[in-house]
Amino acid sequence: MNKAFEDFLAWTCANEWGSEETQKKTLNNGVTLSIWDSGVLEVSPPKPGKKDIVLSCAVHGNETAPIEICRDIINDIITEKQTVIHRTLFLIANPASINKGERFVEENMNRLFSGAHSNGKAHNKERERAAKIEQYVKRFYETSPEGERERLHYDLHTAIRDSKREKFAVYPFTHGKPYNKHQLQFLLACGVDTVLLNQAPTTTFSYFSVNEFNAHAFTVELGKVRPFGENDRSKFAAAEQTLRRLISEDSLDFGSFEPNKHFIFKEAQTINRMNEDFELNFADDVANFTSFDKGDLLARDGDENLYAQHDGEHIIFPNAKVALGQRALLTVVRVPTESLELE
Ligand SMILES: O=C(O)CCC(=O)N[C@@H](CCC(=O)O)C(=O)O
Ligand SMILES: [Zn+2]
Repeated sequence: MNKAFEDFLAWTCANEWGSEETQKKTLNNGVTLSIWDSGVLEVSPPKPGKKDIVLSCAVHGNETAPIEICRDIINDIITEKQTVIHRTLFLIANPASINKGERFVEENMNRLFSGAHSNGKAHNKERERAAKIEQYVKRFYETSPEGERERLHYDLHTAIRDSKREKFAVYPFTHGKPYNKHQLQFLLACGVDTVLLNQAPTTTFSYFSVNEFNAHAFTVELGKVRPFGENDRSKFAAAEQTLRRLISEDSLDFGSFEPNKHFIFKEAQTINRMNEDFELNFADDVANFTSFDKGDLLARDGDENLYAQHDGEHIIFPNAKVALGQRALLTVVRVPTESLELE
């Protein structure tokens, strides 16, 4: 068997910044596999269902649980153990950062979408790769069969810190469009009962798919960063199983929507690091979703003190070492699920 189809992840990592060798193969079950680049695999069933699904991992190379999940699903597709009835695009976004075992090589790829890769004078391989990935997503969504389609994108990550809520998703800014009940139920079936609602555009991959392709797209955080082989896969079994069902079943029925099963948080503050002397006012081992009260000092940025603005303001993704101008801390407050406009 061809190397790329023998072990797609290994071949991808051996061609870490891309490969111009496009490859195609039709399996005995009629499913066609097309490799557009390293890490970019389109799976096309002979009579595709109505969903166009993007599953991405390794936007950050050290977030290995999602890479293991995608690797195993891809291998099972190639060996025909996993059926696929909807067009699916797998993206292993930043293989060079996997090889390095780090979040990124030169620049955080998840700040480079929606054209941010071309802002300013900087040039690097992550920028080039982000630009190519945008084009692959565009090509995938825009070459779908005629008729009403549902576009989906789950961008799988893990968090740097421990979290009081182990699995959670970021719902990118919808520009006022209602939130989707079925998507909240899908996330819940993945074991993700906690969802953070962004209140403004970002340059993340999931927002790109929401904003440019009207997809239901999410950043999904599946636990904590660990090296390959050290993930407790039983903790992500529901996510893996539900993703497998998504690509192989016509539609998923989760029964009636139960608001009390979903824990929804709304963005309160996004604190960007603007100065070299930036520090968080809590220890490195303080977990995501730790709650602060109004007036508590959260961070110092140069001469400015930044405080919690609400009681019950929870900290997410604290990272004092981000590049200047980037998000060093997100804070969120709980909102009742019933308060959301849902479709
Ligand atoms: O744990 C952390 O600090 C970061 C984990 C991670 O990579 N999260 C994503 C979230 C993207 C989003 O806000 O939709 C990121 O920071 O890129
Ligand atoms: Zn990540």
